[in-house]
Amino acid sequence: MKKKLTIGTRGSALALWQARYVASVIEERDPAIQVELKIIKTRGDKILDAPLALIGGKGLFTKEIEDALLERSVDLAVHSMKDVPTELPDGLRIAAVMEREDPRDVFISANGQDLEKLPQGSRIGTSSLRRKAFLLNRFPGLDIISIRGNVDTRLRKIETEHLAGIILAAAGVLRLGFQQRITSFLDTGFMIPAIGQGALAIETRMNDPEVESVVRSLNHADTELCVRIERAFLLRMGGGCQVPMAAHCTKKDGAVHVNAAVVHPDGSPLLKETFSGKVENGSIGVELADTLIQRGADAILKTVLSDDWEPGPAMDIV
Ligand SMILES: NCc1[nH]cc(CCC(=O)O)c1CC(=O)O
Repeated sequence: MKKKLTIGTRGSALALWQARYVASVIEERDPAIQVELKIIKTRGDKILDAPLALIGGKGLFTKEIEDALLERSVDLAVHSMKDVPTELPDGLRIAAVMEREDPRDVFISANGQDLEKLPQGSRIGTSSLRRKAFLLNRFPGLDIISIRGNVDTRLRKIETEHLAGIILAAAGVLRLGFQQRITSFLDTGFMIPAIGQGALAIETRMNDPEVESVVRSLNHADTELCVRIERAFLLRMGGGCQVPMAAHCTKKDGAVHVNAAVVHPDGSPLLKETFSGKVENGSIGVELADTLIQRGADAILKTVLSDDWEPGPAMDIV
């Protein structure tokens, strides 16, 4: 009899790809283990059309799967790290972070036009406040349209919503095999990726040594450190607020390089900090957040939260 492990996952094409990938790596490393998937609907899956800001709440794509972990109906959960709140329920932990896929965002154009050459007023679809703010900072004339849905739904919306193009995470597009649709990869100095973008989180119960020993071998140390720095930044900035922010870390030759920014949702002002050096924990993320707050990030936050500012269609922050 093989030992059985059950992965809890959402049912979207991307979530299933990610869960099957983790299952295959586990089974490949230990043929005595058989991995099954259990599909769990989250609140984020049930309300696919409403703006996320109206649905609200932390753990929109993770809560029900975490409940299943705590009830022991699954042994591990696979999430897009980007969707995992900074604070986890008691009794659960991120046991492993897998090697990051390309963390960049991509532009997918309706007819192959360059993002740089789009006429004023061109309609670009994204439901991410971060993508909207960085786009408007560089291309103030664009008309940003809020679109939601899974990757394939959003690709379809280019035609149905008469868009000049959309912005998506490269990771989702590449994993689902849509690379031929990509017009360009956006430079991470201009479009700083979302915290955790492209990385997979494997969540387990605390004090579950059997599962932990299997899962821990999937951890990628450099990605884990980078994600720790990015999430320390997010936590310090106040994770759930409706202010576009971004942090992206890379590690090379023993040193990390971090880009972090807070942007007004209308594109300006944009406050950015960078760091390069050797670090062993996430505290540089906290320091970058503190520097941005000192430089006025909290003023951006206040404008956005004041009654005078009209947010327009509600957006996701990621
Ligand atoms: N919020 C949805 C979501 N969560 C993770 C990804 C992409 C994969 C990843 O970043 O790991 C996406 C789609 C997107 O932003 O285009």
